[in-house]
Amino acid sequence: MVRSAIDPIRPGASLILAWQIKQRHAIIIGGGFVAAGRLVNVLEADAKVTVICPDSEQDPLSETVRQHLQDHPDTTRLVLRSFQDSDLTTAFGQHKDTYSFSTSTIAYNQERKEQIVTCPTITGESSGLGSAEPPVDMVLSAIDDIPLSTHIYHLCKSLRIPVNIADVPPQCDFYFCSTHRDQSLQVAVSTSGKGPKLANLIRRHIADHLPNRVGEAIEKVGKLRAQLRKMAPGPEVGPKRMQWMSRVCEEWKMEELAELDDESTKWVLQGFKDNIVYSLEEVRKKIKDETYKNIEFKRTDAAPTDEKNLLSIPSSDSTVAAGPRLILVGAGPGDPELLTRKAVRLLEEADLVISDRLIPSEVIDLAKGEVRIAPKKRASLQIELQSGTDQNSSTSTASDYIQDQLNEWCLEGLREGKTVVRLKQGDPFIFGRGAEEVLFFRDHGFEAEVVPGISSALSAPLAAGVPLTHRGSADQVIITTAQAKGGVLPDNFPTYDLKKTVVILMGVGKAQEISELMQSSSLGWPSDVPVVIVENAHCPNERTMDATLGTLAQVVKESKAVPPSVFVVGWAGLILRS
Ligand SMILES: C[C@@]1(CC(=O)O)C2=NC(=C\c3[nH]c(c(CCC(=O)O)c3CC(=O)O)Cc3[nH]c(c(CC(=O)O)c3CCC(=O)O)/C=C3\N/C(=C\2)[C@@H](CCC(=O)O)[C@]3(C)CC(=O)O)/[C@H]1CCC(=O)O
Ligand SMILES: NC(=O)c1ccc[n+]([C@@H]2O[C@H](COP(=O)([O-])OP(=O)(O)OC[C@H]3O[C@@H](n4cnc5c(N)ncnc54)[C@H](O)[C@@H]3O)[C@@H](O)[C@H]2O)c1
Repeated sequence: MVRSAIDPIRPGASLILAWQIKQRHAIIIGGGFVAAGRLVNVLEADAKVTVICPDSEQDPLSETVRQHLQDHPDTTRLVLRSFQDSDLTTAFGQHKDTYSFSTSTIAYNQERKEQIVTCPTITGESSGLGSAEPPVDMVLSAIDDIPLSTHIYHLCKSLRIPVNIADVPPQCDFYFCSTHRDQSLQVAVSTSGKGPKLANLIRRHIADHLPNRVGEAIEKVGKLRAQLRKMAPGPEVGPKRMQWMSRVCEEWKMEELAELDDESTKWVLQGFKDNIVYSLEEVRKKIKDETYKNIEFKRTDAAPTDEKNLLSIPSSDSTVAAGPRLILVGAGPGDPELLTRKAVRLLEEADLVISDRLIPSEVIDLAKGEVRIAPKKRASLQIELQSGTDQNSSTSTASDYIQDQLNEWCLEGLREGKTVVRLKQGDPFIFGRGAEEVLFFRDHGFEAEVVPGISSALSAPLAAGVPLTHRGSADQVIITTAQAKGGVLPDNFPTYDLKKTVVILMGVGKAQEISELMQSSSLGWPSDVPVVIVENAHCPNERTMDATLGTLAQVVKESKAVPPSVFVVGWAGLILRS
């Protein structure tokens, strides 16, 4: 007979398995150093545990064992006496109050009196071997008494309970491995008893060479697999499911898998439906496309998107090219001297300047061509104004209407071949809806250029003498709007940190809400943290008011603060102003 080439059997190994001892009962005999290690092992595997060991002056119960038991009163119990044979035929957890690690036991123990927590002996059908649910699933002996260890070993053999007698390999049904753990990942190293210390060193070596974030990657893959099984549960798709899952694991890097969140998982799973494994890059693109698909652009008429309207203008301009050309220009906080030189030049050279309403005339006056200024919010639109005229609020139908009008004007100019400057307060890309505009015009065949401006988020605090950062006492700045999509406070408002400075834009109408939210237990800001209110920063009518988180709403009310105002929250407010 012709034998095919198969791998030869190499005897002499241990059978390494991952024992599912969750909710099952392990008995640990002994309460010393080794017992403490065993206890950690079985508790991490979610077992129920009984520790049996006396506690005496000469031989006290290990403090580590005591603490672990105390921390797990529902899954552990302590029997404070020497081992008895009947301990291997007793039930666990049926009368939780009696057997859990109770305070009275500890009190007794502290007086060094022998306390026996009695256990009911299971008799008849349910005792030991032969019962439907054996009361003891594993015995770990960690005592310094060799004859007793041997006795325990034989007892376990007769009851067919798997047993490990520490230090006596011939009396072990299983050995412990040296293990590395990272969430659900466990790496077990065995030398089959030949060199425990070497097992330890090898395990460390392996742990040091594992890919980054491997534990997280495994958690994410676990979730992905569960969702996949839900999506395609049938056994008939089993092979396709497994093949696809294997490919995902092979094609995605460990760090990429670790990055998976609900949104990207959704798109990875879409790959299963499409019979493909999308890369992380493809998934990101799909998320992006989906996000921008949902941004509504109201077109007032059919926009020409034919070839001749598609521009290819270098983004860094040394000379103004002939139009059509659209430049989003940041106008800074309002002071004409805080404009960039590029902004000034573009204002002078543009055929058409389209400006936000709040930009002061000193800036707009620099324009030499035609100027159109955003229309006022009209009462006839039945606009629900939030709190004055905060710019860029995403809720009000008014700002959408104005935005549409401004966009339409830009398109008009572009179609006439003009160089159009769209002048925006502050910086176009910091709460300026600049990216939305770039996408809008891209959709209409025009690629906008963008020129930065000084955002009031950065300049208003400076105007009020608040350094946003200061070595040693302010090392982080968070800029947030108070008007997230839907006109509400963002759901990720910053948590308290002594060295964090928070700049809040568009907050005037929400002073009370901001103050309450920041002081709530989930964010944890103390009520006496300084808040500096800067109104019309860098404009002739600039005003600065001092408050604390506790008094913010009151100060805003009493000083009749109006938009545009910036709140600067944090201890940095005290550095130069006190
Ligand atoms: C993995 C680990 C798990 C754990 O016990 O928690 C474990 N021993 C560890 C450490 C360790 N143990 C010892 C030393 C001193 C240095 C040395 O001897 O090397 C060190 C090193 C240290 O402490 O750093 C002494 C020792 N161990 C055994 C004997 C008896 C004998 O060999 O006859 C003697 C006395 C020898 C003597 O008297 O000379 C026997 C066993 N020890 C085992 C496991 C099983 C085989 C595992 C395997 O080889 O794969 C086995 C057979 C039974 C069992 O216990 O399950 C743990 C690593 C934890 C970690 O990774 O941090
Ligand atoms: N496998 C290993 O890696 C390894 C490493 C070190 C030690 N050991 C061996 O493991 C055993 C325990 O080591 P240790 O350092 O924990 O010792 P230890 O002296 O700290 O602990 C022994 C514990 O056993 C308890 N005990 C003694 N007689 C008992 C009885 N009749 N019933 C219940 N409990 C009893 C004692 O109260 C004590 O809590 C020793 O035999 C030691 O040589 C094994």
